[in-house]
Amino acid sequence: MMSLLSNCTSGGCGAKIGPGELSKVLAGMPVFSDHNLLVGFDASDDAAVYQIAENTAIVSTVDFFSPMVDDARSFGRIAAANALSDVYSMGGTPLFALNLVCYPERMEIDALGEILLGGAEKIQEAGALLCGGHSIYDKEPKYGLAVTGRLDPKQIWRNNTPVPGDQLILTKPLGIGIVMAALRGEVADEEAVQAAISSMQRLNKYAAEKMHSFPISACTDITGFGLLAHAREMAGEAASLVIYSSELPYIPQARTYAGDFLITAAAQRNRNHMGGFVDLGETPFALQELMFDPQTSGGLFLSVPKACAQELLSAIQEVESQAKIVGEVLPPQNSSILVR
Ligand SMILES: Nc1ncnc2c1ncn2[C@@H]1O[C@H](COP(=O)(O)OP(=O)(O)OP(=O)(O)O)[C@@H](O)[C@H]1O
Ligand SMILES: [Mg+2]
Repeated sequence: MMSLLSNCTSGGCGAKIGPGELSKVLAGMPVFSDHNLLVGFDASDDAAVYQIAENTAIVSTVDFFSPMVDDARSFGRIAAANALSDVYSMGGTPLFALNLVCYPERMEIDALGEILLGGAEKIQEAGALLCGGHSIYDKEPKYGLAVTGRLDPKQIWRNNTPVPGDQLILTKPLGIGIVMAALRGEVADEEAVQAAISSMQRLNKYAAEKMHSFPISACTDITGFGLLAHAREMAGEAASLVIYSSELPYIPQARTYAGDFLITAAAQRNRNHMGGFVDLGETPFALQELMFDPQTSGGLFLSVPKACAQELLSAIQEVESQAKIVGEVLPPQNSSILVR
């Protein structure tokens, strides 16, 4: 199989335009408002939500990126799991998806078939339908989905409504970006690469299904901006979040690689963006890097009342064994995020 990685310069969610730059551009956009548009891009949430009937809203999202692994089938699965994730993180159920394909004319067309089969597997696993797409030639391969789902408008899991007193749960291990950087540098341990690939391919569906019987205050998925920037978005103006650095789940080798400065430009962009908002305390450097590390198809990060946090964690751990309670919500403090 021809190398996907040698045909692209940056892959996965680490290639996202930085949060600072994105919000500058979006601030110049006209405001689109309508009483049926329950969540638009002004909220910087995971997906748009539009109400179409008293008890029904549609949730809509799009995501695509370049390969971060060489195996075409795996890349397809990862890109689709990542795109579907934003529907789960809003509390929705995926209904149907469209393929977005950019592919170099010089590359074998069979590899594209493999990418699309990987994506189709995940769409089937999600219980959704593939119903079309769009495909163009481009210098580098890119793949993703536009996904439409449904949800109950009274049960939207917004990303910025945590309640002081809540606890915070993270459902997948951190360190994906660091392990992928080590893979590109050809120094990654095979076990770490397999852990990263299976985590990226894993649908957030299973954790989300466990969450539906609990009063979730806020939820997002951890992607290119890293845990701390997503936490900052969640904190908003009405809360501060405490992150327990010693409780974070991560791929063990990723901490070693970070200690060896195998870090990414995207993580440094995330660190610079967070400068004034986070109090890192005495947190060791490698753990800091794990919290700034861009995740591709990362886990759900959610805020839930303390009274049911342990019960929800146990339920999620039945399907995501590495899920942990990683912090708590406080009323606003000097810093938006306090790492302890
Ligand atoms: N070019 C764009 N035009 C309009 N809105 C945009 C554009 N790019 C991003 N957004 C919006 O900015 C917000 C943040 O985008 P971002 O892609 O980080 O969210 P996300 O979809 O949750 O990320 P991820 O897919 O990595 O989980 C979202 O509301 C998104 O719709
Ligand atoms: Mg998201």
